[in-house]
Amino acid sequence: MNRTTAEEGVSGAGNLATLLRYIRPHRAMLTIVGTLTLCSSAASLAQPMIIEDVLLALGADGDLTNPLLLLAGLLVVSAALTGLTVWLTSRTSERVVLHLRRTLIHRLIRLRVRETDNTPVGDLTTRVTSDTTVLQQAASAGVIQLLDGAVTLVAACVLMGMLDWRLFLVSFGVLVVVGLIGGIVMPRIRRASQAVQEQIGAVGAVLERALSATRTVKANAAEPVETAAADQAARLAYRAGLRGAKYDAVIGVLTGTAVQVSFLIVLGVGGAMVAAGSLHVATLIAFLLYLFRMMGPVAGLVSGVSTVFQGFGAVSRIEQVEKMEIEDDVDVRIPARPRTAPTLRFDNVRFGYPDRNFRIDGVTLSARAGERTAVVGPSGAGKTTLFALAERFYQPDSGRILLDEVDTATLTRAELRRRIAYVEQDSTMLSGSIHDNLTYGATTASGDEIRQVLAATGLTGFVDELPDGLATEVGSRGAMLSGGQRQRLAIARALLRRPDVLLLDEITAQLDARNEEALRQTVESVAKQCTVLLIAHRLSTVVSADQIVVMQNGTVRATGNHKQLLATSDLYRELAATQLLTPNTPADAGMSPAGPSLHRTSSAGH
Ligand SMILES: Nc1ncnc2c1ncn2[C@@H]1O[C@H](COP(=O)(O)OP(=O)(O)OP(=O)(O)O)[C@@H](O)[C@H]1O
Repeated sequence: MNRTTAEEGVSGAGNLATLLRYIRPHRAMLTIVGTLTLCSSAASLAQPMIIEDVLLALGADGDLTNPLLLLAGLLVVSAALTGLTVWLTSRTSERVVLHLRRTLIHRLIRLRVRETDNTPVGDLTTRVTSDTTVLQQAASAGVIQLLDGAVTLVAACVLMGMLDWRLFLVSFGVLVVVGLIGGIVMPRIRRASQAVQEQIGAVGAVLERALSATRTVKANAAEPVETAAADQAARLAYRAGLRGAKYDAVIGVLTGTAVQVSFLIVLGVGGAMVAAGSLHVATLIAFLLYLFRMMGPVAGLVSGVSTVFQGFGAVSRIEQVEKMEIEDDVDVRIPARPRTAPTLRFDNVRFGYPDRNFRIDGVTLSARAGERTAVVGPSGAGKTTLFALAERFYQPDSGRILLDEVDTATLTRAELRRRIAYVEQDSTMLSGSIHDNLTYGATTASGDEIRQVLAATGLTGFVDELPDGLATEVGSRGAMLSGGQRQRLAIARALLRRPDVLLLDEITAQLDARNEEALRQTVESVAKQCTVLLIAHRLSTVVSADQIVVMQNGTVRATGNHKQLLATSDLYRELAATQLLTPNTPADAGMSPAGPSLHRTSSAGH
């Protein structure tokens, strides 16, 4: 189970404080709603008093016109005020949820990489969709019922006390019983609701996993496994939902019964008092009407509290997102500046992933200005981690990463990532057109610039042949492209941003010999304008690099050019030799452009 779902939800009081925090910006409107509710309740509660007048007037043969007109007026006013209150409360709750959704969206898109490493994306998504919907229920229906119920109840109590305090004391016992039951059941409703939301999150996580890897699922005939996992979560959500419904039903029945019992007791006690002459029958009828009228608000109050407690379950999950760390410096506007080719230097950098033994252990290396530096090493050596640190996806535990001797920790991420472009190992395309993908990070790129990068990455022919050219859709995650096309588009996208430093993680992995050679030449020419660091997979790329850094187990084992390393580094020699460099093949001349792979089958790995 992931960290956040495993966390025990915070207390109801904490949830209430959070809910109030969400609502606080709308307090002016809520005050208006509260006042209207008060007026509507007053208009409704005054009716039994008028009815008492009507009854007294009937008994005394008095004039009925005024009380009847007043009664009709109160009915109309109370109905109109109720309608207005419902509309205003719903509008306010929509606004609360809109604000909350926007805040969550803003945060989720800026979450730190290590947060998304740990939490299933599908689960995070449901916090914006499903959890906020539950919260909306709590902030609209729940709050209306709560407000309405509480105001009506208090007012009814006051009026009943004014009518006859003895009968009121009898009825008050009922409220105490209802309160006690509520105190026991409500936290259970909150826990059940949170469990429902967590399981819905789990369904989202399973579906996200399965749908983002449909081909893997199908190729491994894993449909039953994925279906079973989602089914299981759906069943658990169902069971938790039933648990919540059971508590809801229990409290509903008990509340209704308690009010009815008190009705009967008041009828009996009041009847005896009327018989004894200590109570007028009209007062008893008015009192019973209040009691009868109280049933609705009490039921509403209980159901409102229950809805709000269900909302607390969602509040807990939304709060978890609020506590996750985000990158808060990615929205800074970066002024345009001329492109430079800086030196990128790692100075004694140390870093470890949480709960992993692997460590980047004091890496010092310098990718010199305007040169191509290749990083090689066995699988798991830490090459990609080094790039992730340069992009500040993770923060080094110690040491510095410098751009022309400026510590990158002093730059905002916005500036850092504008200057350092990164092409991932498994280049991701986003659904949309080729043009959308190309201009993703460079929306102002001109047609000429686009044509240039397409030519540089050998994509001109491919794009020209497409019926819709640049407007062609690439499909979900670029599914309608080949692996090599995806990779070249990712490089073109990076080039369009005109970076100072270009990080390329195994970019030739999926290319054929001809395309690899073309791309190598492109990188060579790009390196004249910017500093290129590439994780190399093919020996042909490594051989021509200005500098080669050999990594193993999170440390730099050797640095030099191909010839130097062949002469000085056992590990490099081993890497090269195990990558099809036969003893008869000259190390620096015998590689085919499609060349051998430097690390995939290395025995030098862990
Ligand atoms: N996000 C992560 N969280 C925890 N551990 C990670 C994470 N990413 C990588 N690792 C671990 O860090 C180590 C180094 O991984 P890294 O991807 O940097 O190696 P690499 O040299 O690029 O390997 P390859 O050539 O196979 O891509 C590995 O043991 C890996 O399991």
